[in-house]
Amino acid sequence: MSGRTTALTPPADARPPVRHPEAPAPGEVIGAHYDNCFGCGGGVPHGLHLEVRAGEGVRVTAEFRVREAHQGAPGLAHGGVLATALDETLGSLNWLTRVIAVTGRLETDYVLPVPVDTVLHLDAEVSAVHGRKIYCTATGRIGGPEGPVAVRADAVFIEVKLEHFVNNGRPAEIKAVLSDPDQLKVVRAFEVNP
Ligand SMILES: CCCCCCCCCCCC(=O)SCCNC(=O)CCNC(=O)[C@H](O)C(C)(C)COP(=O)(O)OP(=O)(O)OC[C@H]1O[C@@H](n2cnc3c(N)ncnc32)[C@H](O)[C@@H]1OP(=O)(O)O
Repeated sequence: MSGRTTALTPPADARPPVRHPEAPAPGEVIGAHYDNCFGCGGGVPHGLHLEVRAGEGVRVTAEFRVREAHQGAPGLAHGGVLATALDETLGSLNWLTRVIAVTGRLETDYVLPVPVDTVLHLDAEVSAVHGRKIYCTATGRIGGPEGPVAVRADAVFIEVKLEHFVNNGRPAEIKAVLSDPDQLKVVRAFEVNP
């Protein structure tokens, strides 16, 4: 038995992911999608401040330095924070497909404890797409991109329209985003490249 649930296994007729022709070039830093995002935003003092780079194909890499604010056990990263790092890295794959998708299911394996000050080297890729479902995986390694795996995740993201955020987000933040030219650039990247 593989240990993976059916919901995380692409069906037989799933197709390979397609990299959008205007995806950021391999090596290019993918900026924060929202300044107040706990995963990538620069405006959240105790956030993860994840820096994500586009990779080849439909793949991204990211680095996350575990800080004191991220502890669970003394001197060790909180498991929920590590899941957030995996989730955010997986969410950044949106920028390579130019499809907006949100986490539907995220299954995380914790393999090694991760001490404060560790730089976690994350790597995520889309494995398959079936309708609105995007199947993807991520790993976080300690010490370097080839270091030992500390955490890994399998996930299904579900494609949504921009209305998902407009209709469900708190009105004050939605209004602020829609009146911010930098944020609108992010939104338009998806609107003009459906
Ligand atoms: C401007 C840029 C900003 C871009 C901003 C990007 C931010 C990224 C941030 C990091 C990522 C996050 O944390 S995102 C935040 C955390 N996630 C969320 O808040 C999502 C909350 N959940 C929802 O809103 C909803 O449940 C959805 C949208 C996921 C699905 O609802 P729906 O749209 O009604 O879809 P539904 O018809 O039920 O299902 C469609 C298909 O998906 C499958 N499906 C649905 N849910 C699941 C699931 N949990 N696990 C597996 N599969 C699922 C169904 O079986 C179906 O397959 P079939 O029958 O077609 O085969």
